[in-house]
Amino acid sequence: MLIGVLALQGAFIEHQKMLGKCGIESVQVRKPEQLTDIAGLIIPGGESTTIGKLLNQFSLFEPLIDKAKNGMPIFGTCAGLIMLAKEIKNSNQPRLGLMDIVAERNAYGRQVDSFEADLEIECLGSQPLRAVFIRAPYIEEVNNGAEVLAVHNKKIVLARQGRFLAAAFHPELTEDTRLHDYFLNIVKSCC
Ligand SMILES: NC(=O)CC[C@H](N)C(=O)O
Repeated sequence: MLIGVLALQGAFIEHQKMLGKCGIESVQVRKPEQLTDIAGLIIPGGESTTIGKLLNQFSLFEPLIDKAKNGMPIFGTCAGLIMLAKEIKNSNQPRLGLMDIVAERNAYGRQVDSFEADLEIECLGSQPLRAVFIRAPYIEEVNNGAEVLAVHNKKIVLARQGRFLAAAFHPELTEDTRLHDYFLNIVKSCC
């Protein structure tokens, strides 16, 4: 099973390392034809307006949406969450719009307001997950088929809609592979 990591900007190397720890082969995705061979895709954190611009420049926008609509699972972290959202508060920036969630960018303030927190995530077991939030968004609202998987200080920070998973934090920056494994199980169930 080959997993793609969108490698236009942001923390893609760290996701690849994490996938390696999970025993999974990965490829950096920069070209539409690279979407053919992958079973799932991770969209890393970074800067969502930049990622949106680069998706256009690299002619990846439409092929990616097509592939996702045809069944490819996607895991978006931080800026990747914003890319997955149908609605982004106070912004008309380009997005994939695959999840019925409303994202609020930079919701915790500026870069200096980055923080770590222990999250209770039922689907990962009883041990809390250490989460790193860097200029993070949160999910203001989930609609229709989207479900909330984790909340921090009353704000939604992890959500799933079928094969799409969105985290407001950076799961690739700790040693804990459980959330990547959770995504890989979604991919396996779609293969
Ligand atoms: N760490 C991140 O991915 C930050 C996201 C960034 N603040 C944005 O709005 O796109």
